[in-house]
Amino acid sequence: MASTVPVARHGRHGLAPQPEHQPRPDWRSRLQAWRARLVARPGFRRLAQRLPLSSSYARARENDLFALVSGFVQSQILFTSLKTGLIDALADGPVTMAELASRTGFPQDRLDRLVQAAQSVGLVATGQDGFVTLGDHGAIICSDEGLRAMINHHALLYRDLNDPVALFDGSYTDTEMRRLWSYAGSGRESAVEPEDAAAYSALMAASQSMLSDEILDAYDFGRHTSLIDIGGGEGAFLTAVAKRYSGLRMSLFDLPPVAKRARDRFAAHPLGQCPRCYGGSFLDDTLPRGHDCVSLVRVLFDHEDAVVLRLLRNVRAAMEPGQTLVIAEPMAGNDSRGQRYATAYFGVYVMAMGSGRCRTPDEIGALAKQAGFSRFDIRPCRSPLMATIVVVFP
Ligand SMILES: C[S@@+](CC[C@H](N)C(=O)[O-])C[C@H]1O[C@@H](n2cnc3c(N)ncnc32)[C@H](O)[C@@H]1O
Repeated sequence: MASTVPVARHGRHGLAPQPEHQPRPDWRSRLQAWRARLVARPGFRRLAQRLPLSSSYARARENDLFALVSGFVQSQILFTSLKTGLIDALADGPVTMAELASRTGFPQDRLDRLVQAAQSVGLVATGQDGFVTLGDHGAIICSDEGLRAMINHHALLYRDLNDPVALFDGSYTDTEMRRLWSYAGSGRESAVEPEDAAAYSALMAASQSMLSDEILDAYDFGRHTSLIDIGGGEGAFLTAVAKRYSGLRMSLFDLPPVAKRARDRFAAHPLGQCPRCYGGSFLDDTLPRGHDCVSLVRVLFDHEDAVVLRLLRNVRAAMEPGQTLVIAEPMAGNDSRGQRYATAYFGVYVMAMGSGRCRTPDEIGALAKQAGFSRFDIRPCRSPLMATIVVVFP
């Protein structure tokens, strides 16, 4: 029988099939559409800006919108302030503009512009005395190695976002992020060479400084006797765990070149008990058994659902009832500003890697149940931007 499915033009992507029976929006969507029509009216916005009860809310939304429109400029001010050494030059206290000019190599008039821009986003502050100091944002960036490493490596992501539509519609796939994350994408993990592992593992280890406290404050690993960190990188998370729980026996599993880096790290900086480091693929190899806690930190979001299911089934096969799997990574959601930032940033980040998805805690729990686990709990961290925890039980 010939199809009578109606078709509609879909932007630059041409014709797209429409469902035979058009679904109807529910009352929430209709209410949101009504709100959108109201907000779109300049007269309504003017009124909201003038009424005492709504004026501060209206102003905040206006600023939010401008931050969205101009966010890319702010990020580039940040990048330049770090790259040129402006932030580092202020690490030890107030500095004159003349000294900054000699430290950054910028001519005075261009330095004036950079300092003005950096001040506008809270990186630096200029005093009445003409000295420049770190602002609050600048002070945090100056002292946090992980944050600095992340900002510096954004140069790759900026280039991948040069044609954002091509990145979103999937026509641009040969990305710089895909080259950095050499295991990302089905079946590429066996091709990871030591130099590839070094590039991404160093970044991961540096950025643990932002994450491990969040996880350790939200989940008590002290209730366990032994922990294996699967996809544990070069061991930065286990190092943080060992500082809090010196009696916990620990092991790490990662691709062979990464496990070797972990072994070298633990040899150079010994912990109370030296973790055992296993090299292999968490998809294909049998995972070590006998740990009452297994962790997956920033691992699942790198992979498509089918790969995550394979991994979780493999983890489940190595676990017994009574043991616990702790999954921690930035997760998607709409409940807080932090969750929304995490959704946008990590969603686009893994898209540029060419593999993975930023999932909600419930999506992760559902995948775990599909992989044979019996139930899961969600434990929020202080900053959802860094991580949310899903605790899973066999
Ligand atoms: C995003 S990094 C996270 C590292 C660490 N958990 C952290 O949070 O710093 C993902 C890790 O998974 C590892 N990995 C990826 N595919 C793997 C595989 N098939 N088998 C074992 N490890 C793998 C990578 O080598 C990498 O160390």
